[in-house]
Amino acid sequence: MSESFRFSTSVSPLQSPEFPRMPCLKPRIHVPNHVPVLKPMTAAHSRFLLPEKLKVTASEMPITAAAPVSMMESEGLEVDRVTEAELKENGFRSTRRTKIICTIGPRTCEFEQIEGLAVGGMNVARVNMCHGRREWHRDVIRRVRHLNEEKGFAVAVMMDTEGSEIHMDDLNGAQSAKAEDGEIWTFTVRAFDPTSCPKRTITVNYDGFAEDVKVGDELLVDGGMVRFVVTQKIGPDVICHCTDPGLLLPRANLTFWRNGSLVQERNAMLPTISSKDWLDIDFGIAEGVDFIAVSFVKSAEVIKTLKSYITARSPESQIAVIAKIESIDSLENLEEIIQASDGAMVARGDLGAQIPLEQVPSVQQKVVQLCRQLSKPVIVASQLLESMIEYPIPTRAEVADVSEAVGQQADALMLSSESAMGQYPEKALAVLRSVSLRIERWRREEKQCDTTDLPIVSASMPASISEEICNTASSMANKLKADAIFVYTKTGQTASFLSRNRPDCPIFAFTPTTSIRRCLNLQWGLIPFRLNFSDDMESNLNRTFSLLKARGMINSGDLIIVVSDVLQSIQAIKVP
Ligand SMILES: Nc1ncnc2c1ncn2[C@@H]1O[C@H](COP(=O)(O)OP(=O)(O)OP(=O)(O)O)[C@@H](O)[C@H]1O
Ligand SMILES: CC(=O)C(=O)O
Ligand SMILES: [K+]
Ligand SMILES: [Mg+2]
Repeated sequence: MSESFRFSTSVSPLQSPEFPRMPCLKPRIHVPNHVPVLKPMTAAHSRFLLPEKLKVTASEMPITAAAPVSMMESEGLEVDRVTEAELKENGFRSTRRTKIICTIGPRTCEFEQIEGLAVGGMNVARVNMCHGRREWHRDVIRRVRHLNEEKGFAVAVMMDTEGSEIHMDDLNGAQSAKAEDGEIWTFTVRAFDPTSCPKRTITVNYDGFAEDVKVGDELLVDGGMVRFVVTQKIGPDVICHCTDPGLLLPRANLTFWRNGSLVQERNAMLPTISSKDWLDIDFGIAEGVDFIAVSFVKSAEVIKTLKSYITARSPESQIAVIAKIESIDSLENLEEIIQASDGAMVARGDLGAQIPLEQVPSVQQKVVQLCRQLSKPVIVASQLLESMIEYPIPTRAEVADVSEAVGQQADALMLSSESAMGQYPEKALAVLRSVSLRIERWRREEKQCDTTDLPIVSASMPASISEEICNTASSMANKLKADAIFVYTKTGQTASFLSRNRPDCPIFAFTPTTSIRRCLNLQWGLIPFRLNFSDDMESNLNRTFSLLKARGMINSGDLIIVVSDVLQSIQAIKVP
């Protein structure tokens, strides 16, 4: 591989780079589905009407489902139609950089519902193996694939493992059960058939439960939504007194605390990947998921084992492994875990049940920064818009939380219950979209310079050179106010290095492999295209320019910085 550094402005001279072409901004149009429905407000849930600044502009509008499929497959270039429409509407600079993951659940599992989310900007669909049957997940995954093929989307699929968390039973199919203050409940490892289950009795999935807990321990359901204190142990039964009443939900997570600390007895020895998880992983590999998110990761070993397993099972697959940071043990081995993974998720739901809540924001910030340093994509997950499970608009605090994650420049934000079982999945998605766009633009306008020092992370010299070329190309794009960076990448690595720099302009990533294209859809600022390209960069560029110009996605005079992992080079080119 050539290690020379090329710099070319040969295609056409730069025209006043300090005055770049202004993207054609369309007049603001308010999206009807953003008009808040007025409902009686409770003090705890006082909502606000989206102020002008939060309202969605034409550029942020969902693309209508009837738009034509934009697959230029015959010509060898594929881009999803939402991106295409966004580029045409907004010009380059206003495309959304923060990616969005939607958990698919009963509320969003039909084809039209998944399509609604894809049209609304979902980049990744997540299925959670904690819930539902494998056939249900298989149908969802196939619907996403079908949607991509039929309608020209590039939605990736993430499978999230159940892991060995301690949780309650499924309440025999009931939606919830109410625990009142002072009531006596029994948590047991005995199993009952639905007809013979005694009143106020919950089966716990972990056999060592009754041995691990002690009289006086606090038992927290879902990190404290309901709280009990252990008053007596009788064989397999743990008798508890309810101290914080509330709703028990099916398969709710259980943690127990002693003297203000999380109790980790035998349960600390539970495997991160259970035998059920291994079967789910086989299923995920067979169904060709793009990401496997591993719940309750404690050490880097499990990630390494899973990655070797995937390679052995399916040598051709590009499945990326995401470490979910949600266990107290993971915090001690954070750097090693992230290093071993292809990305990380700040899973704030369970994390907040394992560490004091007030520590969650600093862990989030630390994980986001560490991932950036180590050049791994990072997802911020859980409760971003929790109130939108029930209400059509978010709370101010939720908007501030989303803004914080966008401001931290996380790669992706994730919807959980909001999209899985909430009443307003598409509205929640629209809020993530509009807040991301607004905060990203605000950061650019305020010139919030990113002074993060990025150390070289590659092990080999050619990869280090490639990394440094990306750092230089990004800085050059910022200084020259380029309209976009184009990257031609076979493995996706060069595109990731560019994304890591969080440049001001979007990054068009051209890659010959459909699965890599989908994986790139998780990463900040990348607009992935599938394109068969050759080693002749001039011909690649000419072809790309004419294809994109013909579709109205770029214009003559646009300034493009071009990077490729074929030729280790940077070029600055005006679109002819
Ligand atoms: N496939 C499904 N079938 C039924 N309900 C689901 C499904 N997926 C999600 N849900 C519902 O949506 C809620 C939120 O889903 P999600 O997968 O984000 O759970 P979570 O508890 O945040 O994640 P995790 O279990 O990984 O910690 C679940 O508690 C469940 O009620
Ligand atoms: C997403 C997830 O697993 C959590 O927040 O716990
Ligand atoms: K899970
Ligand atoms: Mg979790």
